Amino acid sequence: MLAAKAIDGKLSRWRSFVPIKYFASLPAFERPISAHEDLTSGANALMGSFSDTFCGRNDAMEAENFKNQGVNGFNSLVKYRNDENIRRPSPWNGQKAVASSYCFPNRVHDMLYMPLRNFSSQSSATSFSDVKTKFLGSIPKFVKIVEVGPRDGLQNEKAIVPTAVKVDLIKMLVSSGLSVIEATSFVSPKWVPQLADAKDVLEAIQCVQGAKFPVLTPNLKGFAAAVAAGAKEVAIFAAASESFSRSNINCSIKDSLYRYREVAHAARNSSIPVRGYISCVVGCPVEGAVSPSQVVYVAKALLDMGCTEISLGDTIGVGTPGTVVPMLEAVLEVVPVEKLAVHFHDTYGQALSNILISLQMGIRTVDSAVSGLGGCPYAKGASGNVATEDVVYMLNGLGVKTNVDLEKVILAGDFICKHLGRSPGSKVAKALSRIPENASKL
Ligand SMILES: CC(C)(COP(=O)([O-])OP(=O)([O-])OC[C@H]1O[C@@H](n2cnc3c(N)ncnc32)[C@H](O)[C@@H]1OP(=O)([O-])[O-])[C@@H](O)C(=O)NCCC(=O)NCCSC(=O)C[C@@](C)(O)CC(=O)[O-]
Repeated sequence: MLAAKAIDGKLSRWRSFVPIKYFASLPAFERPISAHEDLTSGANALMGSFSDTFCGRNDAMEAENFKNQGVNGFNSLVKYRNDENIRRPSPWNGQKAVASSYCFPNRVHDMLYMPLRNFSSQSSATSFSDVKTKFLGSIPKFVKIVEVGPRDGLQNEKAIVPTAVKVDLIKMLVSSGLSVIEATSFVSPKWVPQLADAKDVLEAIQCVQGAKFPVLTPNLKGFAAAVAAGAKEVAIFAAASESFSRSNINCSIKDSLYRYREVAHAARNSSIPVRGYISCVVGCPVEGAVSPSQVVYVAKALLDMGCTEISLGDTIGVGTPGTVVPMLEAVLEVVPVEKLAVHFHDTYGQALSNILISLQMGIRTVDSAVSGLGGCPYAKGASGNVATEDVVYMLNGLGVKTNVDLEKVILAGDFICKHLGRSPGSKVAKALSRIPENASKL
């Protein structure tokens, strides 16, 4: 809690250099909102909320009627909208709509004075596609999801998950179409006893086709053990924060980079690709805010030692687009976008917005963990990773291809959560479990 407060305090100074390019359309931070702007934002919010349900001349007339009835009319308007939502099939996936709580502007009277066109179908296909291009045009058509559940997800569990369960989980994740699944870590079993069976897990999945199974290797000892067990890809993990480096891998950033250079060199000699992680890219549980220049320093070092991909980790999940964008802008100066991945934990519920803005900046690889499992044993207060189900759901909604079958990931999440004795950590899995089977057209 203390750490979070400190971070929040320090982050405010970054706002001044948050690039306007990505935030120009947001309301100003402290400027008072004028009556006109308030009205306009009310109109836009309502237009967004109603555009899929209020379409056609009759709707426009209904809206006009409600508008003329004053404040009571507003309540009737909302009721009408909800009734219509229930009565009419939703355009979304052909699934029957349920009455949902749309987000209305705070000052409800504003809606009664909105131009009538906001209730009609005048937002034609062409204008929609303009809007889509403006806000979503830079999003890639395909996103690679790196599933980190079996490693990042299980490394922090109190109970040690049996090897057979880990192997079954990995197999279920492969069958969902996930093409990269981080299987385990060849770290010290004294430090991370949850993954002490790394050798057995990796050996058990050698015959599984259809996915790559990178593993974490903190030093040459781990690298040698991983290769002996059949690893064909490895990952090294540095930190942008000095304190976190010491608590996570028991050495300074400088020493860790020295160790990782050895691992990268050995990997190159065996033609094994190396992914490089950077932890604490926006905030550290000990030091608070982490500056983009610290991340750039480590990113450049990892790139220079030959990492084929660099994953930027918000280890304790404190980032918002306000801090993620300047960090990414700085890293993009030294690392080509196609080599970058983002790795968000969802402690403050910011992961999906951080992923969205990262995609808008051209990132094409996203890490996530089935059912939102995870956390780092050496990052106090860190909660789970963003849930793979939630990421896939958002990407499906954006029309971005992932080749991942959402239903199958949900089944995998269900499987591991049952084993851990808890309910699914994915919002999508929770929501869909409440919808009767025959109503879901997943
Ligand atoms: C790095 C070390 C090994 C240094 O650990 P150390 O204690 O400083 O190392 P050491 O060289 O002094 O060795 C101590 C003992 O560990 C053994 N040892 C040494 N290396 C290995 C190895 N590879 N495999 C197995 N055993 C090993 C070594 O042989 C020796 O055994 P002893 O002689 O006492 O019996 C230790 O600190 C460690 O294992 N740390 C791992 C911590 C970890 O896994 N953290 C979580 C992953 S990072 C993360 O979650 C962040 C990320 C990537 O997800 C991104 C994000 O979320 O943002």
